[in-house]
Order: sequence, then C-alpha cells, then structure tokens
Amino acid sequence: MSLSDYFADFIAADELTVWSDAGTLPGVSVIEHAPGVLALMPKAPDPAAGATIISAGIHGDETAPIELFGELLAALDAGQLRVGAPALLIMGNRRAIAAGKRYIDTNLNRRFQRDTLLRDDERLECLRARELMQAVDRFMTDISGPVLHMDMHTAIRDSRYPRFAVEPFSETPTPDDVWQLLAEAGIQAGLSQHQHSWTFSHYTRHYHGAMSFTLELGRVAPFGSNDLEPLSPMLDLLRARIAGTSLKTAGRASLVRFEVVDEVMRESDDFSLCLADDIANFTEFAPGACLARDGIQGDWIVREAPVHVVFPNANVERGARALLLARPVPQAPCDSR
Ligand SMILES: O=C(O)CCC(=O)N[C@@H](CCC(=O)O)C(=O)O
Ligand SMILES: [Zn+2]
Repeated sequence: MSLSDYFADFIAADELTVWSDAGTLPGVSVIEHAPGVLALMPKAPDPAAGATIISAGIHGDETAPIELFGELLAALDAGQLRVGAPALLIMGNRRAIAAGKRYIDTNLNRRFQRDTLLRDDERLECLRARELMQAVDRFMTDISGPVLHMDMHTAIRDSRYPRFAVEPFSETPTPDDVWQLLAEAGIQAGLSQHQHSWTFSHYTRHYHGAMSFTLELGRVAPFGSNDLEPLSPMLDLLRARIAGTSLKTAGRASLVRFEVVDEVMRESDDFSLCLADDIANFTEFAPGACLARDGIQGDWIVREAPVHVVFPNANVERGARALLLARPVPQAPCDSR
C-alpha cells in the first residue's frame, strides 16, 4: 500500500480496524505508532540530520496543510523524496476532516495535557489527543538529538502576516537559527506564547524539548481552493527535513517577532467581540478601544499601550481562549535588515 493510500483510507474509513499494512518505502522502516501516525525510520540515517514531526488536520477544516502533507506523501511514494532522517507523519482529526469541521466534540488543540492520559473523557478529540500523545512518546524513545515539530494549521481570518508561527510557552527560547529557518521557509511573523496552553506544539515542546511551532499557513478554505504557491518554500523545508538535508536559500529572509501579553477568555454565554468580522490578525488597537464584552467579566478595554489582536473568535467553548493580545518584541534577532 502506498503512503498516500494509507492516509486517504485512514480519513475515509468508517471503522479503524483494517490496517495491517501501513505502507512501504525502500530502505525505510514504516512504523504505525497509532492510526494515522506513521514513523519513517531510515535504515541508514545521516547521523547529523535531526528528526521531524509533521502534523496536519488537527483542525478538520484547515485543508491547505492537508494538501501540503499530500504533496509530501506523493513525493515519497514516487521515489522523488528520499528519507534521510526520522520523520513522524501525523494526520490529526479524521472525523473532523471528513466532516469539513474544525472539530466534532471539542477542540483537539486544547487537549494535549499529559494528566488527561489518566482520565476517561470519551469525547472523540480527548481519545484522539491521548492516542497522539502516546504515539509521540513512542517515537521520541526511538530517536536522539534535536527534533523539529511543525504542526500545520490555517487561520480563520485574514492576517497582516498570512504565514506566522506560534511559539509555545517555554523557559528555553527558540534559537535564532531556528527562527531564521522558518523565515527562509516563508514564515513572516513569530508569536511567542506567554503561558502554557495545552496545544499539540506545546506538548512536544514542554514534555519532549522539541523545537515546536503551530504554523498558520494562510486562511481556512475548502479542499481544492487553496493557493499552495506561497507555501512552496514551506514545502521545500518539509522535504529537506525528511531528506535530512539543509534548506537551500539565499539566507536573507527575516520575520517580525511578537509576544503575547494577555488573552481574553470566554467565560459566559453572553460573550461578544467588539471587533468587526473582517478584522485581520495582528491589527493594532489603541488604548480605550473595546475588544470584547463578557457577561461575567464585563468589557475588555485596551489599557496603557496599543495591542495587536490575534485569533479573535467569539464562537469558542466557554472557558476557552477567544482572543490573544500581542505586542512587537523590541530588537527581534531575525528582524535586523
Ligand atoms: O484563526 C483562528 O482563530 C484559529 C487558528 C488555529 O487553529 N490556531 C491554533 C493556534 C494554536 C496555538 O496557540 O499554538 C489554535 O487555535 O489551536
Ligand atoms: Zn487550527
């Protein structure tokens, strides 16, 4: 079975009982760590090449990353891409992908907390998060050296920076050369989280010390409507990581750095944003501007200094994040043109 067929069947199947064959590649051990999670372990890896975790479809309606993932599978199947370093390929939420929805029961990208492995929440995304955490844990026991995790998403709204990376909260900052690598892959901004957030990228960073990012690669669109051209440098990076080679670029790209300074949670059913529906991510708001109204917390007003809003979304579950507030990082290392 080809890798492309394996993942296509994984998304489309009614029941997940049919796989004994997780695909084959010459010179590579293909290990199924969970349904829809394949480790590609080269039999003769380049010792200098780092391992990579590539995930897509954590949100089912974010299709451009799933199409990029498909490009990788097609290149691997056709023998156009050689596996030179360990790679873990993860297709996130198959039920949500098949339904064309962000999630079915609850937001999968808020469920990556190791404590929940011990709980018996049977909601579909809770089960899947447990499966994915255990699959990652198994992959990490087989490898050594630094790991890069790219969890690929697309944003609900337009963005002043259409392609940006969210850096999960960590005591250990991302090295400059990793930001530079992302910039070379077409990422235009980096947004550093200010606290733990239980996303997938946070899981691999927090528990495994990986260099992990949620990558926002444009805007949500149906399958077939994505313009993959601006993502071609990102595809080059994904291919280079799997091949265990360096990304060939001019080395002159840069990105703008922001840090999260606060977040607005939706605490009540009586919650609304004061922002227009077409406000783009990273739009700046001056002191005095109203950002949100919540029946329990009251009005959210910008205080002393302007803030940039990211991921505004009033339609989140109660107790979930509805908006991030960010400010530019002064003298960002990758912004030294
Ligand atoms: O556009 C939006 O409002 C959401 C897009 C998205 O799914 N973003 C991720 C970011 C995760 C992170 O903070 O690292 C999410 O909300 O899960
Ligand atoms: Zn997403």
